[in-house]
Amino acid sequence: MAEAARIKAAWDALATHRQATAGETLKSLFAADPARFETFSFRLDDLLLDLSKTAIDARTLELLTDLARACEVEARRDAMLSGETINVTEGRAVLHTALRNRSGAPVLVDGRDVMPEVRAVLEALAAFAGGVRDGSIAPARGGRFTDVVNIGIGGSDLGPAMATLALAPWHDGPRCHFVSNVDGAHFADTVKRLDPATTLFIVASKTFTTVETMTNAASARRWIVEALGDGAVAHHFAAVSTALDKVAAFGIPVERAFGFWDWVGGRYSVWSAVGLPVMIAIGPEQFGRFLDGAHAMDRHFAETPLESNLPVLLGLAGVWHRDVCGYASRAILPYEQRLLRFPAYLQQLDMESNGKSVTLTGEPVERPTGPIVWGEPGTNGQHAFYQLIHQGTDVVPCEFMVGARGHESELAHHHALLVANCLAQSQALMNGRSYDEARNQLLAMGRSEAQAQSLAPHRVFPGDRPSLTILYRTLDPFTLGRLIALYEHRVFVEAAIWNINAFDQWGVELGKELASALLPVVEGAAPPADADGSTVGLVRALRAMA
Ligand SMILES: O=P(O)(O)OC[C@H]1O[C@](O)(CO)[C@@H](O)[C@@H]1O
Repeated sequence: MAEAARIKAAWDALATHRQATAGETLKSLFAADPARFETFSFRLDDLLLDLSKTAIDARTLELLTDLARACEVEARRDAMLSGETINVTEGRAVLHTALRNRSGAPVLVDGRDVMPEVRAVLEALAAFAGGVRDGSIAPARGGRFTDVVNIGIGGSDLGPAMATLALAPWHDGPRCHFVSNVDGAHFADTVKRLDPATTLFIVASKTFTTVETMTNAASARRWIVEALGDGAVAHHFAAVSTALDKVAAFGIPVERAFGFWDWVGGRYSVWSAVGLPVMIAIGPEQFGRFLDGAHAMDRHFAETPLESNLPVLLGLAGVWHRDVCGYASRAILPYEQRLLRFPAYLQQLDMESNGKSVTLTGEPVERPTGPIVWGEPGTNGQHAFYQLIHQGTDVVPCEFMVGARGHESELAHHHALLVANCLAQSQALMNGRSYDEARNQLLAMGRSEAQAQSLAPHRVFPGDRPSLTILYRTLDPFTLGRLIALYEHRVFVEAAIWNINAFDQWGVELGKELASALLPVVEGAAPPADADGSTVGLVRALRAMA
């Protein structure tokens, strides 16, 4: 069968199967197969992905893997891992996996092994991070750095900010802070608690042109110069970028500038020099464990058959929910307070990668692509937006994650409550509560029949709402590495099935261009003659209020 016809046949078969199984519910699937958990939960060592509370059955999985094969997911994966130019709109290879390649094997880009450079940067980072941590790299006026402020945005912020928080129990280096927003409040509120004499800034920007980062970096330089004089800049700044010439022009010495490469996408860059704040926080050795975890997931992704390949299965569940069931969003719900920024991190990873409307060859896509990704840690989310998840009119597939062990052994009861809440939520989503159950409960509470009948509809939970659960032993650097890589490859699998480029981000450009055109207008210049009435009206109103 020709490729397009085979892909269409795979989609059609999925749609037909969905229709044929419309009468089934999660409860009926479990009733028919009490061993469903064993069949539909998949493991990589102590990492477990449970798909049993989705409507996916054995036939669905067969059809989804047929679709993946028709879309050549394996060949596309191999092309990425072997350094082919798969980011076609930017003419680049995609090799974040090389940054955590711990195998010693070469990785070729245009016939050249990139691993020696990767290792050299990693060593330079370790020497610098080690020096900041042990005080041998010192502030201009002596002493030790007590605080590190990372200035970056998007991929140059979210990865290290998320990971530093996630790995708080391993944090034994200087305090780390993150300034991303161009809103001066972010910079001002951060530095007002800091002493310039003991503060190190890391300016992280792949391009070293991003206006937010350059504006914050200029303010940071002023803050240092005003307190410590011009000569302090060389001591109080480091940089991470692919544009080392621009770093030098900013005044940061070459030995404090850490490079990476155009084959590392911003949102895939936490493994590169962009991870420097994480390394300063937890030390080079633990950072190595973080890379080890991601490498373990890379190997699993590269070597495991589709049927038991965790990122593939997570991707297929995503495609099932998005395209076959028609659900427009997915909620990321870590029952792990230290994964507070994980949903935000995944928003960029997923939505900047797969929020696309044209295929790799520029034709309009035929079916929905990346869903809206959102979330918050449990249990906080339960007291905020879970109402809609349980009783709203939209179905939101939920992705729960929780560790078997908390770090605070003296607070074991808290952890037990956390786990119980996580499990209760997916159970409630699946089982729901019928009208009769609600009514009987009200009667048992002593309400009259009339009251029970009028209140029961408000207490009905439709149930049969899908969720998946990811379990791990404990959130350590190795597991965080595995978790992030799991989601990176999931995004890749979905993009391969949708035949879109997950590695460009043209959708962020137009707003940037218009903002630079509007800056002079905001600052007092006349609006251009062709400016729209709303924007002109808003500028006028802002000026009147200022
Ligand atoms: O690291 P840079 O070049 O400053 O870019 C920051 C971010 O801006 C974007 O290009 C667009 O928002 C992201 O992809 C990127 O992570």
